[in-house]
Amino acid sequence: MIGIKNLTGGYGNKPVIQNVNFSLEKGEFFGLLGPNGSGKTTLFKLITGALPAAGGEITVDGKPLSGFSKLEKARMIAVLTQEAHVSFDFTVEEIVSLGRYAFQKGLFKSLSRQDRKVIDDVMELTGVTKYRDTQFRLISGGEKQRVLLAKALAQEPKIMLLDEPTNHLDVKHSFHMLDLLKEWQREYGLTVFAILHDLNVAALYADRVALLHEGSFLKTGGVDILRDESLLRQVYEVDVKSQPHPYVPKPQLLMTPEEKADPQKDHFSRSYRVRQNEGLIHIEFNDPLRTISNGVTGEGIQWLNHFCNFHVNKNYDGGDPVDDMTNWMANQGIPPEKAAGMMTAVKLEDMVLLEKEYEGIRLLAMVTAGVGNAVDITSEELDSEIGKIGTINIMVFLDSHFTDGALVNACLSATEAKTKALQDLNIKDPYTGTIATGTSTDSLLIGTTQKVERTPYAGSGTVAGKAIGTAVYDAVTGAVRKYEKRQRRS
Ligand SMILES: Nc1ncnc2c1ncn2[C@@H]1O[C@H](COP(=O)(O)OP(=O)(O)OP(=O)(O)O)[C@@H](O)[C@H]1O
Repeated sequence: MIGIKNLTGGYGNKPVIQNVNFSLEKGEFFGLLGPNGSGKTTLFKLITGALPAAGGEITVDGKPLSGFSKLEKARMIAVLTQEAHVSFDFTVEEIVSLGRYAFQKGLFKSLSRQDRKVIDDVMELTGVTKYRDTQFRLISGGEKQRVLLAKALAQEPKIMLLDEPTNHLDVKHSFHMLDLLKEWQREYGLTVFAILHDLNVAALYADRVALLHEGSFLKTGGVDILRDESLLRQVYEVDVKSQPHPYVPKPQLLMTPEEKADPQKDHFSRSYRVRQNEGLIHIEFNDPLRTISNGVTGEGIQWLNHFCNFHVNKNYDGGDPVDDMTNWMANQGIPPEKAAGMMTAVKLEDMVLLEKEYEGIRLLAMVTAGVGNAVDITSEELDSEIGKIGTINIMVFLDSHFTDGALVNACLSATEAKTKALQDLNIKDPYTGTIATGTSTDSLLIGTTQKVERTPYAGSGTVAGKAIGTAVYDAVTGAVRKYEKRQRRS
């Protein structure tokens, strides 16, 4: 739709933008990214015509942009810039009405019924109707930005050029504006070209992005180019970590502050405290641990300090376990947002707590085990009658530094060790009569201090994996034996 060929230009003799080539396809959202001073605004001004180009060509649908009249351009392209100089005392409604200028007909141009409808609609969409009679100069920066968006939308443009559109806007209004642009993109095939400062916003909203570096495009492509951490480091000169968004298949970027060694690092065994009573095992670490878990609360990958294993009655109905557990934590003075929680009907005094060192890796393992719900996961038969006491809750804390992959590896290692323990103890699935691989409601948590050298592996071929495997095997074996002893007594 828009073709940019060898575009060159700047201020005075020195071209800031040099030989930029790209095309904007109809209906796409194109994000222009780059650090301060890379030339984004200059390129924007060359495209909008605010700055004359020293060389190159801009075409719309194959025709040179210079060949279109001012009115033709206004019916096609709307521009939202940073420099919103409004010198007169216009009201908000009058500003928005200016967007209809290109559509007004006749000698004495006046607003038609259709114009008025569009103006009302776009003011409603951008949430500025309540300021319609207020003077533009009297509203806030963010409100002005929304009014200018309304004016741009009132043009019913095919192409929207925006220079940092969410500048001045709070989180709600930023997302509202971007969602609105996305909706017009989908509904009316609007083509959007926007300078974006926030890489995460660009990753979520743009279809394609270009990274401008010293006046030239260093890379253009889908937002997946933002997964390239070394490229971003080269352009922005900061340490960036690319992470997947948890709900949208898009990358999100995290900035890492310069790391300083912690001179007062606790020895591992002095870095935690364990509190235990009939209702709760509470392990508290001085500093947050990187954790992976499937617990009732604190699930997924997190940074947490508090680790809880709550005792529940075997008839606990589990109506809203997350809510219940959050309340139990709060009642115990444990901040739920920093805590992971599991629950078990097993007597907590039968816990096995084991601190060990394996080949220089210090770890702490906590296991409570009941095997009344033992299940052989490899059998196709599914016993729906579950409800007896029987859960194996495992927590393993290590003085290690694991990547996310190593955390997954650690889960494998712990699970393999648990299953081997059940096999050696001859624990059977009562439904199938075969050796159980676990119980139906097992929980696992791995936590690492992340204060030593980073490792990407924690499987059975590694020291970390062996540390986890041997500790979990011993702790599960000990806990199941205590459980069986209690069962025999009762
Ligand atoms: N009016 C001007 N006259 C002369 N040089 C200018 C002018 N405006 C910008 N420049 C220079 O052009 C270069 C690119 O500036 P530009 O404003 O295009 O960068 P930008 O990528 O938009 O930066 P920012 O992220 O800070 O807005 C800079 O070196 C800047 O100093």
